[in-house]
Amino acid sequence: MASTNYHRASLRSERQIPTARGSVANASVRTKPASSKRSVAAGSLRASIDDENADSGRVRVAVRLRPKNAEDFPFDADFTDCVELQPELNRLKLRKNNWSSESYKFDEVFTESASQRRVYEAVAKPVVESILEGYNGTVMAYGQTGTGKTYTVGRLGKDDPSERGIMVRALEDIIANTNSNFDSVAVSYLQLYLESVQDLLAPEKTNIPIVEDPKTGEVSLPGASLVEIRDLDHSLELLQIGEANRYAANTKLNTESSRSHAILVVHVRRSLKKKEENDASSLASALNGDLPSFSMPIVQKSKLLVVDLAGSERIDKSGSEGHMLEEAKFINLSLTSLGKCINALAENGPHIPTRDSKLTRLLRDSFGGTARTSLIITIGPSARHYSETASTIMFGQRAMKIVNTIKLKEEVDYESLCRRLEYQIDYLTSDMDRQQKLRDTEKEQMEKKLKAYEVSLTDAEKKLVVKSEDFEKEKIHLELKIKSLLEELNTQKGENNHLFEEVVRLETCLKQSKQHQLENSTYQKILADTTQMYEKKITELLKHLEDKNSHYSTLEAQMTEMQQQLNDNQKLLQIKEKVIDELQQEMSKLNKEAESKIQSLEAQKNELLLRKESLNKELKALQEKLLYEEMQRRTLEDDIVKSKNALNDHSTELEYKRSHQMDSSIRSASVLGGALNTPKPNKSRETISTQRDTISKIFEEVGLSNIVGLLKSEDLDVQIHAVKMIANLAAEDMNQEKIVEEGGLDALLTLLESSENTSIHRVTAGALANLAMNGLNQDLIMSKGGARLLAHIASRTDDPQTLRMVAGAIANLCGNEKLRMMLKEDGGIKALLGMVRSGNNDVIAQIARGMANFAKCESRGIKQGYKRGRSLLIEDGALNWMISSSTTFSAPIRRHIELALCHLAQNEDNARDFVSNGGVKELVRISQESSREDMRNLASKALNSNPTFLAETRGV
Ligand SMILES: Nc1ncnc2c1ncn2[C@@H]1O[C@H](COP(=O)(O)OP(=O)(O)OP(=O)(O)O)[C@@H](O)[C@H]1O
Repeated sequence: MASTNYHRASLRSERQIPTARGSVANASVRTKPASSKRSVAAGSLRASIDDENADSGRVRVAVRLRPKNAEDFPFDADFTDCVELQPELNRLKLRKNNWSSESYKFDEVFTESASQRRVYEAVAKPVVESILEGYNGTVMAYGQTGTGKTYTVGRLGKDDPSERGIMVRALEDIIANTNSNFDSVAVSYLQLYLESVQDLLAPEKTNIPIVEDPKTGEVSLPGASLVEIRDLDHSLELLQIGEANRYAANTKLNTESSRSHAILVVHVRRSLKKKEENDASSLASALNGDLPSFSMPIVQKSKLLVVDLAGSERIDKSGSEGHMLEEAKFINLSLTSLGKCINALAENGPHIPTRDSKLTRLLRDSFGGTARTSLIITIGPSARHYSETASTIMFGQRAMKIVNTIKLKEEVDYESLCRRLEYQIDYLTSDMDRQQKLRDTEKEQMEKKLKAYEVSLTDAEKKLVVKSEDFEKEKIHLELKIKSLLEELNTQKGENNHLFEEVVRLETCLKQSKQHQLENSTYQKILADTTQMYEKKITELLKHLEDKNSHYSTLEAQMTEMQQQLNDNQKLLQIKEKVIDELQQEMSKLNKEAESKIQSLEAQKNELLLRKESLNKELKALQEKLLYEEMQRRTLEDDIVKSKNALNDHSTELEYKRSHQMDSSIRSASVLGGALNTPKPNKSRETISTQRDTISKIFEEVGLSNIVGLLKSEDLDVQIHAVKMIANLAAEDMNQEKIVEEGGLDALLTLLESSENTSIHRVTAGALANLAMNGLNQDLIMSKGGARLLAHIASRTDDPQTLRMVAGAIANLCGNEKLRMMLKEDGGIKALLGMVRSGNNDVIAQIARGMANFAKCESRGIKQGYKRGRSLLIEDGALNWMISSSTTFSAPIRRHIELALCHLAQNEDNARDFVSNGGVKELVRISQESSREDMRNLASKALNSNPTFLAETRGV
């Protein structure tokens, strides 16, 4: 019922939002859906027929007229044909008699001479194009026996390829337009006869169950063989095997092919790369230019159904109107209910009975669903079959009114995404290492260069010092030389002055001599000689003076030259100092550059580390998601197995009933065979063992530590699912120790303490309740503060499911004698009593169970002599509630309360409380009215042995 409602809901929304895609049978694929930017690969298929309708999701219907055959001629000689085709108008005239006819319009009308190729291209090719673009599609042939359905759909054309029917041509197109490196094409080939699905590729498989995904409504046949196709020859081979098996099976069942439906299912899976837009955009932007650009691995899964229906005359025209319904159902329930569904859909009826037959369940996506559907109806020309032909035409007319909502089926390929992220991380890590190496080499080179600069600077400085010292020495030397030259010059000058003075003195003497000459002739000769002598001496002196002067000029020239040299040296020194300055400046610049480069490299390194960290986080989240999906898949598989069992039960039951109803002729033709004697399976036992198998399989394959790890996931759905898994596992004794060892108990308690989510509280309390069934775990739960946490949750929520789990967990802890005091101190008893406020019977049943457990432990303690004093339950105020409620609730709750009261009554120290709360009357009632003998005995024992009670009863 639920899935039918789901179907209805989708039907409504489909009608409100018809798609904008190109039409099916009668249109090219010029119009693409707004969401899909892809087109079919090069050499893609193109239908050549005009696009006259915009209602692209409508079921397209074509009609094909079979040529007259030998059978028709002898009978029809005196009659005109009952149909007249007007292909140019896409119309068909149905002639009832010579004076009355009706005209009907179809999406395509094929005359007797229409070729198989043209029929394929107009009817099936647009559907095949859609399949290649990721949409589901159906091509179906409907018509009276012998009108050419199998000829149109299933003909293999082994000897003449032009004779090939839709199945072969569709496979041919799909294979030619997919790439075997990325895509896969697989087929199942089935036959449906009397509500039994048989595998035509493995005929021993019969009664194959049809499974519907409760979430997506997707229909599948997990029991059928699914064979991956390698090439066209392989697909022809498979179709041939299917055809042979169909023939053999029908012969064995003593039936005709026209009474069974043949269904070819082609599954196409295409891998696409889609640029990331939302979630992964951060990742894409995080990758630097060196990385290949990031794209999302997407898989498109589509499914083509090619259906060769049974002969339609079997359902009679009444199939859709209700006459002779029982008979029609009996012969072929499937066609009857297909007719009803088509009617309801065409008339926008309030209920679409898709669940009435296996055929309609298989085709639920094809009519009123999300698939692109093309129907070809086949008719014969003979007037003898007027009523069958009219019925077929009306079927086609009604189907034309159905509008589907075509939907693209894409999903993210998480496994390959994960692989790619791991690759990205490897790439980034190696890139980081490479950059680090590059940085190290650069740094090394810089340091070497710096060292070389320092060495050359030190050399230059040393050389400068040596040069400066040489220069200083030379300077001192030159200065000394100049000084000595100056001194020599001065001496020379003094000498020259002295010679001058001598010359002047001699000239004076000469003048005096000349005067004396005049006075004294004697002295004339001497004078002449003396004069000569003096003249000679003077000449010599003058010459000497000249020599001295020239030496002096030489010295001066030498001095000028040395001065010049000194100036040159000073200039050289200045140039060298400038060079040293420049070198020092360059060196500090290089130092700065090296520092900034090292800083930027450090920043890059940090950035890369951050990126790696964020990628690792994302990878972890994805791995968690993968794990979560794996677990969901397993749960789904479990659901499928359960559904299968339920279906098997159901079909066995049905077959059983049917076998008793069938008359003898039908019984002989029945396909049920041995199933008639099949005993009813024990459903609950099988289901439980399957469930256990599934859980232990998940346990082994996923690993407990991984499941425990998921309790810390940031994704709430994952957390809830993980807690549920652990709760399921904890229900098995053998798993409990492992769960505690892997830290499951600690993680559950932490989750209960930290989470604010009600669902988490509920499922975690459930898991703890399961763990608390074991004595060792009870100690651990108490010592880790579990009772306090459970009491806290009990005080915060009014959700009956959560309270039931919490009460159940505490009730289990109540059964441990050693923990009674601790349980009271941690508020466990008060929490139990507090939950009474919920008024929910399930919660109260757990509370009563807990109190009975507690009271039983106390009474055992008294019997063994280590317990004294008033009951802790009574101290916390439970007695009053028990006495006032013992007759209020249903029998199981009452029994727990009565048990608790009987055990409390065994303790003398509780007697006063019983008396003051009116409990003695209640004990008397239990001793007389309780349904259980042990309880009656316990109550009587307390009443007869306790003096306080004896006194009270005497008073009563
Ligand atoms: N368009 C056609 N051209 C030539 N021959 C045809 C055509 N359609 C059908 N036939 C012939 O008519 C006969 C009956 O056709 P076919 O078996 O395909 O009918 P059917 O509707 O599938 O019958 P059934 O419901 O019994 O399976 C076959 O011999 C087939 O070759």
